[in-house]
Amino acid sequence: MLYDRNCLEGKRILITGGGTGIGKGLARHMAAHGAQVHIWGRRAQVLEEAAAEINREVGERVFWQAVDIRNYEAVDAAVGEIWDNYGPLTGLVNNAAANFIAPTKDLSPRGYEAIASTVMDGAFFTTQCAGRRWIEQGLKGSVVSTLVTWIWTGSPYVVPSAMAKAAVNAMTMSLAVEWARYGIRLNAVAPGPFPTDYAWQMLNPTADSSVGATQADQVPMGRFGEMSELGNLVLLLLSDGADYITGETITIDGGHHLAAPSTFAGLNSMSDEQWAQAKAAAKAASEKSKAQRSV
Ligand SMILES: CCCCC/C=C/C(=O)SCCNC(=O)CCNC(=O)[C@H](O)C(C)(C)COP(=O)(O)OP(=O)(O)OC[C@H]1O[C@@H](n2cnc3c(N)ncnc32)[C@H](O)[C@@H]1OP(=O)(O)O
Ligand SMILES: NC(=O)C1=CN([C@@H]2O[C@H](COP(=O)(O)OP(=O)(O)OC[C@H]3O[C@@H](n4cnc5c(N)ncnc54)[C@H](OP(=O)(O)O)[C@@H]3O)[C@@H](O)[C@H]2O)C=CC1
Repeated sequence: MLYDRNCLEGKRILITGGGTGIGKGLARHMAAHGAQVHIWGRRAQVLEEAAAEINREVGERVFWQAVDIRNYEAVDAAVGEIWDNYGPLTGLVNNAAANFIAPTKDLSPRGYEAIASTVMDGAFFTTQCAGRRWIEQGLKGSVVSTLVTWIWTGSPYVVPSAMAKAAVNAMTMSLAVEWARYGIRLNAVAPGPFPTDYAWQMLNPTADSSVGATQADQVPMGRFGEMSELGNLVLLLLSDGADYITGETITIDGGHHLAAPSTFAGLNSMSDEQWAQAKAAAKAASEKSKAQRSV
């Protein structure tokens, strides 16, 4: 362990999208360093199992709520429940996201909305609901958002995601200044590829759609990122050790975006038929996950 195992003792951290992938990895990392962790997602069973798995390792430190972050009233009520039943949050990780690859000319308004509202509205609603309480009660707080290197480069075929993540980057810089006087810090991380099941089903659904953005051999360091590496960065930003850092987005990608292959530009060669196959494969994965949703 790089950091002291109790360095987050006394911290209470909400991680949206904490039942799977990176969010679950972050929940495990923060709980293993002494924090109480609250995880959100739309599938009760997935959340319950993730919390139970981590709690078997660290003791009763992880709690869950089924919340759709696109629903402001649900977000406000769920943040209120944490405050009332456990105590004030000290940190928030805006990590939940939706995404899939698609030619932009073919995206339906609902497809655009599904991605943009989850990434942008969800992060704003959750940040505002925690931030308002911190300000009213004179408490410090730390917000860390999980962005992506497309905020620097853009990326074809994932345009709503690149746009919405850039908006959350703007929120990070803006509120860092507006809320600094309350002791509230906002920072973000911009990871390169850290393969997770759901993300790879959405971004890499067929062999034909496997391009630079999701390939380890395109990373100058020659490998994917490891969860503990991302965990250590997020831990630092959530901790009191980063008290003078605010408004920053830190890239963690082994040099990926500087070498250029971090986007989906390689999909320019996909035919209409290959796109239809990719869409069918991604939608089948979505439908399987949607059948498990509780909210
Ligand atoms: C350098 C490496 C970087 C990697 C960066 C990674 C970034 C990420 O963010 S990966 C995160 C991936 N994880 C997820 O997406 C998890 C959440 N996903 C979901 O909830 C679903 O998969 C969702 C994205 C499809 C959204 O679900 P929901 O809100 O329930 O939306 P609908 O199923 O009702 O669909 C809305 C709309 O979108 C159209 N659509 C869905 N999938 C596709 C697709 N693969 N291709 C084209 N269009 C799609 C769907 O047809 C609906 O539109 P209408 O048909 O017009 O109703
Ligand atoms: N994996 C990677 O290489 C990279 C990932 N990222 C970012 O990291 C974050 C995590 O991605 P990753 O772990 O890979 O992917 P996952 O799909 O595993 O994580 C997304 C999570 O968001 C939750 N979620 C989606 N929509 C909602 C909603 N409306 N309300 C509440 N929760 C929701 C999902 O749970 P449920 O479906 O149950 O609601 C899921 O747990 C994302 O922000 C992604 O953009 C950035 C760069 C690279």
